[in-house]
Amino acid sequence: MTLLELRDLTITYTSARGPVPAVRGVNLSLDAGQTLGMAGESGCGKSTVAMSILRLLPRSTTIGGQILLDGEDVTGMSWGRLRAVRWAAASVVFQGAMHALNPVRRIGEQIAEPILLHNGAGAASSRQSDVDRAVAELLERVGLPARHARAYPHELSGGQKQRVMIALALACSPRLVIADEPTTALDVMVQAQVLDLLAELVAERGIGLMMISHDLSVLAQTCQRLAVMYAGRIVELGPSHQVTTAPVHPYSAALSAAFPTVGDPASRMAPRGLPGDPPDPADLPGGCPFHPRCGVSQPECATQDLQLRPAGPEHTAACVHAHVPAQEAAR
Ligand SMILES: Nc1ncnc2c1ncn2[C@@H]1O[C@H](COP(=O)(O)OP(=O)(O)OP(=O)(O)O)[C@@H](O)[C@H]1O
Repeated sequence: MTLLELRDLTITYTSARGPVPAVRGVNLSLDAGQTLGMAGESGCGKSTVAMSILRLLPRSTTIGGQILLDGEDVTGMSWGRLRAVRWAAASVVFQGAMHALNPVRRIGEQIAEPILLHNGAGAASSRQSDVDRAVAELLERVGLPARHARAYPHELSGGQKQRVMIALALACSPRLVIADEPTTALDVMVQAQVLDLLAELVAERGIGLMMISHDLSVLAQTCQRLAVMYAGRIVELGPSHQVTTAPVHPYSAALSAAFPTVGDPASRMAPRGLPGDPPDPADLPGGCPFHPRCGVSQPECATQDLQLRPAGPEHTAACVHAHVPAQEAAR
């Protein structure tokens, strides 16, 4: 069942230097129990897409297209309806958990807050003992002892705080969880534990998980499908394994080549960087926005900006070279 569908999503920020078209025609869908990764360099629009789903963008931002959450268009929702949808239908695990928790409130109070907000403070299920039990169960589910409910954020490690953020995101049993760089600040061992936990929760609760990361290896490990973004567009979308090991778009290939593969001594020794920087969304080059950095660009790439087109089973890419083998395109 389709949980989330983005239809021709465009997002334009208003800034002092003029409009910033950060997202330009994104189409995506995510089913219950599925995991979708969003990859791409800094500034390509990943967080903007994620924040738009719960309308967490500045009010001056213009959103075009549709964001269907369980069939209901978020872009037209009243603020009252949005408040009901946040936490209960969809929630976000933000990057940098250590900064997101309130330092002067106990962990348990912070997890209880959305539960009380959504049950209504007067409801029977909002009795203190029931809320305390719900908080304890959530903490235990994310691998923390229930006694941590009485702790303050500074008493926990980074990994423990990120588990608290996941407990918070699950507090109202949402069907969609958006995790924006959930493991960026963690060491690799803790990172693996947090990723395993997210995967378990998807399997156990049938949650739809959208995960955003710079790190392709993290996404490949956790997500069934992968969307690679460049300059506000999806340039490749397909099964994670294929997008990371046999990418079709030269940008995905370059991104993949930039990450050393654990267990492959050759790639570990020589990860390849991608020269140049992503373009300014307010000043995109004509044609395919990747063409100035692309090792296999053709004259027509300077004038044509292609839409996604089939590149294999359930696999699409926006490139004239959709047939070029990945390794060749990355050279
Ligand atoms: N409030 C804002 N006003 C104007 N421009 C913005 C605003 N927020 C983001 N942008 C611009 O929109 C573009 C997309 O930003 P976004 O944060 O979505 O990218 P990202 O891929 O998530 O990057 P990162 O991985 O660094 O978080 C960037 O060029 C950014 O500078």
